[in-house]
Amino acid sequence: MVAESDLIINPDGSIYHLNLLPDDIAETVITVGDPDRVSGISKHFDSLEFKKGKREFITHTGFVGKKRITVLSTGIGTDNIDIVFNELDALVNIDFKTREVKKQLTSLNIIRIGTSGSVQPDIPMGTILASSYGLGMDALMNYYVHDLSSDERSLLDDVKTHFGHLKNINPYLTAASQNLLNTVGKDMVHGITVTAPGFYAPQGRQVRAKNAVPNFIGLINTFKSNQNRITNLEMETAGIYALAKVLGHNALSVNAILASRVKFEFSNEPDKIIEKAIKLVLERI
Ligand SMILES: O=P(O)(O)O[C@H]1O[C@H](CO)[C@@H](O)[C@H]1O
Ligand SMILES: O=c1cc[nH]c(=O)[nH]1
Repeated sequence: MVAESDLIINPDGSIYHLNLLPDDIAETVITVGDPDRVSGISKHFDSLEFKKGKREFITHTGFVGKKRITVLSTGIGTDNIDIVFNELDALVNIDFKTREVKKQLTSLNIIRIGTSGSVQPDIPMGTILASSYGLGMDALMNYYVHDLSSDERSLLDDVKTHFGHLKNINPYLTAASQNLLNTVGKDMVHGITVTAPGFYAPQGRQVRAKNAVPNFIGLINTFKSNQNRITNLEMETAGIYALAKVLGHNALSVNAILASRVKFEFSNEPDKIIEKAIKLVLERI
């Protein structure tokens, strides 16, 4: 039985932060960082069942044709992914009356539609990129037991060699759901997405505060392991892939590339690029 202090259920039967009831969640879930992007996706639904929200966690559930879909904002960062993924999983896999794990577990299909910056000169702004792996530079997975496949292990060994001089970072790496990568991510550019614990120095940006890691973009875009290279930077994918795997869900991250970090450019039409990613995902799920 999960303790009342560990799984917090609100007086109305909803889960603590997301404010959702078990029946509110579809088996296909789209996550976005920006709460305003939720309505940018649900406006394409054929019908909307409900809207709920608390803090940065806004949820719309509805239908595209006969397919029930939930869209949910996570806010920024893997600390929020910790909350969203544990609560999404509890909604489908814990019996809220008995507080016991259900005998029959549900695997959700979870697709992130996020924004991101490219670190490769041949991946321009406007690209829609599916993350083949999430490589976390944040600390989230230091707190969870997680296993690696032999592919993930050998790629992570190469990562640790390349980034070994960064003594305070313990990177973690998880593959996308191969099924979602080959369907929703079909024909998109694929690559390793680095998830950073910040937007500025943790992604190699410098405004006034000085960076402790010199030439961070050059360091990450020169990583190579067989056919794999690092393509882009954002702030949630690695946590999503790792916790989805730990909890038995399928995850894919689709990135609207708004910035070219090697050309020092940021898009002046971000909404157009995000809309392209949304339409592609909705056509394919
Ligand atoms: O557009 P979203 O989904 O929020 O994603 C990206 O944008 C935010 C930073 O501006 C971070 O959350 C990053 O991952
Ligand atoms: O460069 C970028 C663009 C969007 N989101 C990020 O986290 N980084």
